[in-house]
Amino acid sequence: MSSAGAAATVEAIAAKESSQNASPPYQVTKGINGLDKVSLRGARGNSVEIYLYGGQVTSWKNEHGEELLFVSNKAVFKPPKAIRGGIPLCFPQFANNGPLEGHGFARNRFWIIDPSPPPFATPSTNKTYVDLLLKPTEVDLKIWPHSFEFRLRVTLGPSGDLLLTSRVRNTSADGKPFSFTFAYHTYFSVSDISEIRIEGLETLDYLDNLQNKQRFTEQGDAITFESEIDRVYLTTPTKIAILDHEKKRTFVIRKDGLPDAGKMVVYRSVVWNPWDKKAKAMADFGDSEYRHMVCVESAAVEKAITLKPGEEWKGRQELSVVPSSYCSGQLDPQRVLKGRV
Ligand SMILES: O=P(O)(O)OC[C@H]1O[C@H](O)[C@H](O)[C@@H](O)[C@@H]1O
Repeated sequence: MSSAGAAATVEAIAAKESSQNASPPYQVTKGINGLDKVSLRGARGNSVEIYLYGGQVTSWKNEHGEELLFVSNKAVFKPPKAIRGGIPLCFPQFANNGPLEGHGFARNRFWIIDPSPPPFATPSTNKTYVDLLLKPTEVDLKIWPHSFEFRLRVTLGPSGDLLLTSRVRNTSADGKPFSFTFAYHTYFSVSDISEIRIEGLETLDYLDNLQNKQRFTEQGDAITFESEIDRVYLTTPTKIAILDHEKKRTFVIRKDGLPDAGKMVVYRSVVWNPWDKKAKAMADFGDSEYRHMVCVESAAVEKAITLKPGEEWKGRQELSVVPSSYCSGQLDPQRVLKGRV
């Protein structure tokens, strides 16, 4: 081997070692009730917190330290209760559409950090992420008899975007496929529910959970809120915007089954606000907190995803915030929906 070749090899080994020894881009500390919490911090001061309990994002802050997600002041950070707020993961069942507990069990199981997950087909240059893993326990296999690996990568983008990528694999040795439904049950923090509007779902058909899942077509040019809402919008666009003109802020939600997934899934959007009566009926939710939240959930529901042994499904949700001046009439929502502003 030439000396130039030897030097290159040593450099490659050193680079590999240094990358292995480099401290991870996240910190693990104790959160509420001593539960393990992972923190990601961006160069501009943006941050994300994830509880290993539920694999649940519970905080996403912008560079000014403002919280962008809603977590109830009455949230119970104690198993087996799921944490009320942030981004619960509904898996392997959404809502009560099946034999399992509401929204499945992933949101009240302990996930682990996966230091060496299988690589992504398209590696990302962004290194501010953490990989979590959920595998079923013996108890889980009794209530849902399917071996799986659920990998969640939480990434904080350079401009503060929050990207969640899920990879669900059927690891069964029994040769049997399984089917599941899924949602990123995202709770957004808003100034006042009566002041916001959602763009991107107009003219679409939805199933109304408050009216026995009857199918309706959305009228009007945006969704506004003046009472309880619990709807599953069908065949929704990949981008949706929540305009909060009080806060002069627009959330942009992008969602898709990754193109290399081999399994494209039509994502639905679930829109939920419990309003006053249901809020009062929930022990882990303040009576008037419904005014300051809205759930817009990227969901694979109504049509389950089926995986044969060895198959994997990927799906992601990307959240970003753009400043808006909707109240002064300057924001063109179509601009938000068509591209980055
Ligand atoms: O109270 P949870 O089990 O967390 O569910 C909260 C809500 O989740 C979804 O948005 C469903 O569409 C609602 O029907 C449900 O009330």
